[in-house]
Amino acid sequence: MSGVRRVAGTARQLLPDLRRGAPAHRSGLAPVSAAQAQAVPALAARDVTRRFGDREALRGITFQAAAGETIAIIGPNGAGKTTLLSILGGVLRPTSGDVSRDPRDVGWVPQQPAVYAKLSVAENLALFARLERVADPGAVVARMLDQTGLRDRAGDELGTLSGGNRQRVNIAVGLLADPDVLLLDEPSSSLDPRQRARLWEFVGALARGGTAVIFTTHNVGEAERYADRVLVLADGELLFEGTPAALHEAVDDAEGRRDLEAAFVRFLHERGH
Ligand SMILES: Nc1ncnc2c1ncn2[C@@H]1O[C@H](COP(=O)(O)OP(=O)(O)OP(=O)(O)O)[C@@H](O)[C@H]1O
Repeated sequence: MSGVRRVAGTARQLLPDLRRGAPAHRSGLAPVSAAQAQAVPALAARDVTRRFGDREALRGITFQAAAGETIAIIGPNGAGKTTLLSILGGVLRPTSGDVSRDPRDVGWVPQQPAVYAKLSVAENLALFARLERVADPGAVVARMLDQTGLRDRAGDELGTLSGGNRQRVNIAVGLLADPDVLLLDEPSSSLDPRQRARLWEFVGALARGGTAVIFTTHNVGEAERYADRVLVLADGELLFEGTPAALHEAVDDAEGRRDLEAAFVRFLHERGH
């Protein structure tokens, strides 16, 4: 699904029409009480479908993410994971259904981001801060360098950084507008185990700070370790939503109860995938 991925890094800036729309939960309603605010999800997808010609890439996807929650979307190749993330991030329009958040409140870290290898870390952040039209780009870049631990690499060309540090810059770009929700498309796929551990440490700290994090992965073990809940997508359908422990329980198989990858494969097999 490289088409979406290729444009994804810049598409949030190129789709002002999508970004102007008022989020559903803010549209002219009276202010909510503290108790009601607790109940308002950080993001809700309602009956989202997406067609590409005759192909139904997503069928009636409904789920919610709470503030501070980490959700992993897992599923076979072509299941619709990137399509769903692109819709949540406002990069792609759904054919029907809706997403509760304005894309301006949602940070998007595509698998192939549009950062520039020949620019320095700080120059990349400053460029995207201006594209995001943040109020004080200089202050935001300084905050992101501190938050990502990249201050001492600020002047280095991006192309000279390790994969792990490049991924930090990608995430920093997604966080420039201080979003309540962060979307990460296969964030660890090109990282070695040590860099993966650092990435998840960083993401964990964001979630503890209240950011809702939704990521896709083919690494089921990672979903088990780092996600509060997993969504299993296959052929555009949401087949399962629950904790990793509940996915173990969902299969009637001893190996599946020990190993989440085995449970996942068994689960898909039992449902004809
Ligand atoms: N721009 C497009 N035009 C036509 N078909 C598309 C387009 N984007 C996605 N699709 C199709 O939609 C379906 C879902 O694709 P998507 O990339 O979202 O799956 P995925 O779960 O992210 O896959 P992978 O794990 O391989 O990255 C696939 O059948 C794909 O071929």
